[in-house]
Amino acid sequence: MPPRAKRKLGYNWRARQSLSETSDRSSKKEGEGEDPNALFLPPKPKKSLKVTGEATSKRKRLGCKQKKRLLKILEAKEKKTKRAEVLTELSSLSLPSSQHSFLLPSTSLSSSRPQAGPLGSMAHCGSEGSEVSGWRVRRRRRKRRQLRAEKGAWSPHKVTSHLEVVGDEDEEEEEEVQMIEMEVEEAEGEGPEGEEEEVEEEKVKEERTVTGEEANVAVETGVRERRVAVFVQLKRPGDVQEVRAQLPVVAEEGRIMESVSGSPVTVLCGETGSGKTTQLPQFLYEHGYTLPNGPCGGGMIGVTEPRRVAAVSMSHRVAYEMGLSQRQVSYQIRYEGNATEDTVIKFMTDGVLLREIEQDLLLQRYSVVVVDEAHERSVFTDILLGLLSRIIPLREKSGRPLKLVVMSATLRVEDFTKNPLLFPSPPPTLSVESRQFPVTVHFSRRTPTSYVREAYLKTCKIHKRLPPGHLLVFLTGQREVLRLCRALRGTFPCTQSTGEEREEGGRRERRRRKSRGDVDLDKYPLLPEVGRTECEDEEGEEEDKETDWKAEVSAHDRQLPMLVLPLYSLLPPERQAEVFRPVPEGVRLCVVATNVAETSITIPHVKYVVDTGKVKRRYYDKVTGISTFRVEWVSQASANQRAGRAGRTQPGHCYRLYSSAVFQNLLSQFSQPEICSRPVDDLVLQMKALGIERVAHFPFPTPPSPEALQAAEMVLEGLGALSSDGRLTDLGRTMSRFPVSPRYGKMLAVGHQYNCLPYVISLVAALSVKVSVVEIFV
Ligand SMILES: Nc1ncnc2c1ncn2[C@@H]1O[C@H](COP(=O)(O)OP(=O)(O)OP(=O)(O)O)[C@@H](O)[C@H]1O
Repeated sequence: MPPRAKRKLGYNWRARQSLSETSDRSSKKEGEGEDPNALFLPPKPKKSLKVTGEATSKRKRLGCKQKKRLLKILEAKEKKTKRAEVLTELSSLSLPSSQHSFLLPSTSLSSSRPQAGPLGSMAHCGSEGSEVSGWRVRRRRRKRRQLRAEKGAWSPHKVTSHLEVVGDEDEEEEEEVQMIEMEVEEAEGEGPEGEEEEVEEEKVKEERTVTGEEANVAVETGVRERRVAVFVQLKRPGDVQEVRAQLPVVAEEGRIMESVSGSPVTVLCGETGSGKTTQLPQFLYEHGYTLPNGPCGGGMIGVTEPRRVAAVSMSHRVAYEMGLSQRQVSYQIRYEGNATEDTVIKFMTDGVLLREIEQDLLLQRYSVVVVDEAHERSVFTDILLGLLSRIIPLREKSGRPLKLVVMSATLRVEDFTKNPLLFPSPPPTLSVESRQFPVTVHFSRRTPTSYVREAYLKTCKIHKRLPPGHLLVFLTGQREVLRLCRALRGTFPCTQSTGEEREEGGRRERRRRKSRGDVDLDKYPLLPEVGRTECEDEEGEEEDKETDWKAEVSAHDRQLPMLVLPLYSLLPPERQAEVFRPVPEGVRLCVVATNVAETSITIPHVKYVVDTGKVKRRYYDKVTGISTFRVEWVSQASANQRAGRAGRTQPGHCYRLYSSAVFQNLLSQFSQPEICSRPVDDLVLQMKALGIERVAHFPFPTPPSPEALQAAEMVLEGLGALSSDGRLTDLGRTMSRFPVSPRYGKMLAVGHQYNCLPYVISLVAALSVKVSVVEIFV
């Protein structure tokens, strides 16, 4: 064919030609003039498409659109009949009006009931832990998913567009009808026995999620097993219900518990007074974290506080709020505690938990550890967080996970959240911004040098002029506290009876004095009258005597009853507890405290706070190795914490005895972590005893300087606690068991060797406490 003619034949003429040839060949009978080199054999027609020649010629094929329309009509018809059937069935199953009261609006769920976590839906338990409801909701959701999965296998929507699936109302409707239909069928057939079966089935699934390898497989394949969340009912006192309902944290319960359930570590930031310390342990308890069939397989909820007074007072408050006994909500501080085998929530100081880690490395007795007031950055809190960051993955592997909640009153949590050494994947951070009651802050026009005197004058003024409400004054140390207490009592002698408790306290004290033996301590003044000013001069910031302080107080003012109580860390616990007891009607309570009252605690009815803005801090001289105490400005964060003590049970006022310029310019935003300003030899010894060989590699939230670590290792080597290659010696192990500094630890160990232990104990006791004589009768 000439090339021109070829072009005229049109596009792909060769292919079309061969097709016609092929069809010619196929029309020939078998064996009749077959081309042995046939390039193409027509495929055998599919079975499903095989139709008789007659039928094809008679039936008219439907178009695509017509088919669709026909299908729709059929579906609609089917739906209609189903709907009618279901409605009749449902009307026979409708809830009797007597049970309507059990229904709750969904809006009330966030505050009164826990919400479903991301890993599953919710079931409610009585206090015994038996599951009674929630099955219907779960079943319904599961069936919805089943239905979707089944449809997903064939649905053309799935291939074409996701939006189509989401937006198809008919589809949804149909699902709903089918679900209802299935439920009705099951309700007819199963009854309550069927419910139990469902719950059992889910329990098995729940167990499967936590068993080692399978859990890993589930994570790897992206399959998330469903868990039953458990809810334990509490009988709270009526007044507590009211207070709770107003706490900002309670409104966030669902969000907080979702995060705890979905992540091994959660950081919770909440303003002071938002309800973190009192409410979080309750949320965890209500969500079954202490139950063997709970999310972590049972165990205690441990809450650590940096201060003993906070641990004790919070355990009392939380027990009261939950309507449980002190056997169940207990505390443990150094040398003292009321924990029992029934304890489910334990408040303790962070040092106590560190000691427990020495005995039980994986903290098997706990299901959740809550580290409260992490912003204070006490050295024990930091070490604890470092250790917990290593314990959590080990517990995860063991099949009984441990949850950690880090609570902070400030938003400065980057040291925890953005520290890949500590937590390789950043933990979720939740913040509760609001507080319950407003606090008005008043700054002084000028900043006085004699802040104790100024605190005295301000307290007198408030007591004379301002409406009822208790007072809390912040000073730096025990001696200052006692001094101001004396001055205030001299000015406002509390003539009224201060309650049976105080009388009982006095009786107890007298009995105790009697039982001490023949020596009448009353004959010996506790502080020599002459030497008193000398002692006070040691504090370095006050030179005038309290008798020189002149407050303008009339004879009438002196009649105003005021009960003045001290609060500092060395005060015996029963004396500390006095500040939380109710005072008689018409008496104003004035608590003079050190910074132990700065965080966590709530002294009921405190309306006024007087803040001197000062704190006593320990300073460590890296060159000489000597620690000294200095009175300094607090940080802005601490000042805000102090102010927060006024707005706990009512709106309050905070009087700062310094100007706003001082606040802005001289106060640092946050306090320095304690680990950066103290010797770390005792810490290094404890860590070596825990088996941490390379302390420099430990995941500290803020690591101490390499020089401080080096100096500590040198001291320990010199004491014989470490060998030259940095390993713990037998002597070092013995020393680490004593809760005193390594030097005193060695004294005790050697004293035992040389048979003079009783003398050495007296010496160490006298050297290791800051104040060896406690002034009781203030
Ligand atoms: N002993 C108590 N008596 C009366 N009310 C209390 C007591 N303890 C706590 N509350 C109430 O519970 C509220 C929340 O206290 P909680 O200690 O849980 O707050 P928080 O957020 O932990 O504050 P902070 O960061 O200061 O510790 C208080 O504001 C107060 O209304």
